[in-house]
Amino acid sequence: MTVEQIVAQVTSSSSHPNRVTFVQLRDKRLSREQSLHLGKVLRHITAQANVAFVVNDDIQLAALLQADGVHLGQEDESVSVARHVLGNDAIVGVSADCEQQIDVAIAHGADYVGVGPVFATSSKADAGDAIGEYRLRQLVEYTRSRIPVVAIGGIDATNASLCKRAGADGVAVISAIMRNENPQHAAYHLSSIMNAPNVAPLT
Ligand SMILES: Cc1ncc(COP(=O)(O)OP(=O)(O)O)c(N)n1
Ligand SMILES: Cc1nc(C(=O)O)sc1CCOP(=O)(O)O
Ligand SMILES: [Mg+2]
Repeated sequence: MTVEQIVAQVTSSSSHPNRVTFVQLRDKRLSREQSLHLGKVLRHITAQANVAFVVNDDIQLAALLQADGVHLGQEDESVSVARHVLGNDAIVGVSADCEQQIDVAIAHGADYVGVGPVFATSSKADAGDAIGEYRLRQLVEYTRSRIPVVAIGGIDATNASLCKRAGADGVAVISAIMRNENPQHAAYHLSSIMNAPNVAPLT
């Protein structure tokens, strides 16, 4: 299955309570031309499905694609540049792996923080050591609902509930969906775990 087919599947059926709510374009192997081509297709699919579409790292590409926003790491451009280029309504996410980075992201007007890697991942070589669900819980508690916390890194159907119990507002996944033989089922399963009511908090 192609990336385009997977994204079409996991965003389809607007009435489904457990479809994905966010798609991020992130493929560091692609040339700019390839990213632009894929991005145009994903922008079209997500717009039809009314699902948020953000671009990783590249603010100019996000602008070109009329994406809903951009995700910025600590080594990427700043939130203020993103706001300048994309406007105040754009979704701007920032990676943060400690309290200070969370405070800075909030002070600079980030819309959410991506926190990880929660578990070991093979999708990002420079992700660093897994922080685990208890450190995730600490960072969620530190954030105190000022902005949503999205957990990332090594998350799949076997451990997503730990992220939910740690208080994460959402999970971002690559391999659990993109490498699953049934991506739509994988996405629905993960979403159903995150949408489950009354889950006991981690103690
Ligand atoms: C939701 C989300 N959280 C974190 C990241 C990682 O961003 P970054 O630290 O810039 O690393 P790269 O993805 O650029 O390798 C993310 N992309 N999305
Ligand atoms: C893109 C990314 N960022 C991370 C971080 O910790 O900031 S971990 C990661 C890779 C997530 O892929 P998978 O779901 O396959 O583990
Ligand atoms: Mg980045």
